[in-house]
Amino acid sequence: MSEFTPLRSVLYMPSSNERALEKAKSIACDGLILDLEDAVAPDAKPAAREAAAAAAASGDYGRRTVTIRVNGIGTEWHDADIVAAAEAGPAAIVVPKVNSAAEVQQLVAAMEKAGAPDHTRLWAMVETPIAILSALEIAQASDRLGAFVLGTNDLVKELYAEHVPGRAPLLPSLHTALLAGRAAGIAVIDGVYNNVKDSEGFLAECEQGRQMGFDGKTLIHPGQVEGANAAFAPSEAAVEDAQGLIQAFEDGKGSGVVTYNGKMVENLHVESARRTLQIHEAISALRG
Ligand SMILES: CC(C)(COP(=O)(O)OP(=O)(O)OC[C@H]1O[C@@H](n2cnc3c(N)ncnc32)[C@H](O)[C@@H]1OP(=O)(O)O)[C@@H](O)C(=O)NCCC(=O)NCCSC(=O)C[C@H](O)C(=O)O
Ligand SMILES: [Mg+2]
Repeated sequence: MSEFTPLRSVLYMPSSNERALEKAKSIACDGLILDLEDAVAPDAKPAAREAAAAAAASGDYGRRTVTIRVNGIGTEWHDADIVAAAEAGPAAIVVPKVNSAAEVQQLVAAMEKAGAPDHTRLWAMVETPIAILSALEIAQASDRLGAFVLGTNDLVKELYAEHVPGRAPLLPSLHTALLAGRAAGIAVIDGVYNNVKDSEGFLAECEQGRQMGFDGKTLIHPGQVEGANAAFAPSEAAVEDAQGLIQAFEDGKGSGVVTYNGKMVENLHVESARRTLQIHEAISALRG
């Protein structure tokens, strides 16, 4: 069995929306973020907290990686959110606007004090200029940290930038978060695409995210799941290419370098091809 957990499609949903919580049990996303932050109005937060904790503890979401996004450090809801989420024991607690290694350590201490089980990781949202500039120290701050989640709406706001096709204003931030996440060996999940009616723009952004190296994309609508699942899975051609490349290298019988389809193949290419096959097998096992 593969140890790789696909995170191609990670769907946010307001925890105050009972219909969405129910619907999510049959949506083919790899992960769910039960939101208590931006998608929930202040008056609805206590009830949403209870609903998110009950959903995460229910076991009703099958193979999906279920997480809870709490309100940020310093808000009036944060402490109670952490306690409720830790007791529910989701796959991860997602914390918005994490800005330093000290905050990661403070969050881990709070999770552990509240009795979070070992399997509950911390996912840090990187969505402010200071978080991007401190990305490596945040990524390396604790073994509990399992992922960076990009918050591209907050980043655009804080940078006084604009949402444009191709995301040129965001690329330095996206690359910095990826570099830090890869250096620390954690997952890195891309930000959301706000226009749920624009499938062409959404698919282009998924393609860009995969090419950059993201593990998957956060989503806001069930209609975005299929596209993200396809974009972040190795294509049939990529799987065939990986198999052929590994075979060609093995046929080279210990030679350090061979060619496959006219291209140079060294051990590092074999490692990438093996990773492609590992991802493909993990995704195939979901269907099986
Ligand atoms: C964006 C939406 C408000 C659109 O909602 P709606 O108009 O109701 O959509 P539809 O009518 O097309 O919905 C069809 C059915 O699908 C269900 N649905 C919709 N969205 C979700 C969802 N996210 N999860 C599960 N189910 C969903 C509807 O209930 C309909 O079901 P049915 O009636 O049975 O047919 C809405 O999609 C929405 O609220 N999306 C999530 C918004 C959210 O969570 N935002 C916060 C996270 S984004 C963010 O903050 C990122 C970061 O911090 C940053 O800075 O970038
Ligand atoms: Mg945000």
